[in-house]
Amino acid sequence: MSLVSVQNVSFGYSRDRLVLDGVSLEIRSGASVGLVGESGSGKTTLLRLLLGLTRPSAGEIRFDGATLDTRSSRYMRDYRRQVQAVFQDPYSSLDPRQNVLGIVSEPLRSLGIPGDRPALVEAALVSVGLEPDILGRYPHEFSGGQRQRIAIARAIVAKPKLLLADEAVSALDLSTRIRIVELLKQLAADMTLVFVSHDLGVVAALCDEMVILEKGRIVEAGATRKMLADPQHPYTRKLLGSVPRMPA
Ligand SMILES: Nc1ncnc2c1ncn2[C@@H]1O[C@H](COP(=O)(O)OP(=O)(O)OP(=O)(O)O)[C@@H](O)[C@H]1O
Repeated sequence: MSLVSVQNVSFGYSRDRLVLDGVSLEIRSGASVGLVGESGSGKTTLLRLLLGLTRPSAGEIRFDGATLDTRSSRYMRDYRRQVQAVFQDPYSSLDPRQNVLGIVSEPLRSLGIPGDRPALVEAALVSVGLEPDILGRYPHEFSGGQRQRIAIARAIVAKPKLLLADEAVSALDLSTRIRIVELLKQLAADMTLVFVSHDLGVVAALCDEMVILEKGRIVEAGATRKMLADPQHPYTRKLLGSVPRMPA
């Protein structure tokens, strides 16, 4: 069954230009889906719609069988528990004035989730490969990769069903990028992942399915393996042609 159903969604920041044009997409529960396209193709905009930060100009997004109702604060509170995000820049995404406990427990506080917060935060830190004894430390004491792990811990602490990652490894150096991709792959075994990237190589390593966006339209979607072996659309072939050959 689909966890997310994007049905004929269009969106424009201004009236005269659509940034997303008739996008339809089904995301199965448990899938890891890579959303790929060149800069400006509308990937982040689609993610903002999936997060409920913006409303479609036309069409509908359904989550777990119900319409994503951004107008209802009660609905959105529950939605935020189920859908969390990780962004590109691990330096600007963490509040420098808060320690790790404050940062990672933020969703638990803002969503009013009961329980032993330090214990839940420690469990989240362990699941992203960090030591549980860093609760009192501050972001400036960590490397970029460690900060991204802290951001991922914050995203998973409330046990969401869907994790949205927007260029979440692009700002990291190569070896750190590989380790964070491995971590996301591990986490994707227990949740649904939508991973936005312009980097087909990373998407191929991480995602079983790919969706290719060109100028706000989906030009091709399907199993990663199949699309890498036999891309149907010229734009997919162009994107594939611009990355170094990947081992089979
Ligand atoms: N807040 C905004 N106001 C007006 N136009 C915007 C806004 N945000 C994005 N756009 C425009 O919408 C289009 C799609 O942008 P979007 O950020 O969704 O693309 P993207 O595929 O994520 O690109 P990138 O890989 O560079 O992040 C672009 O033409 C962009 O200039």
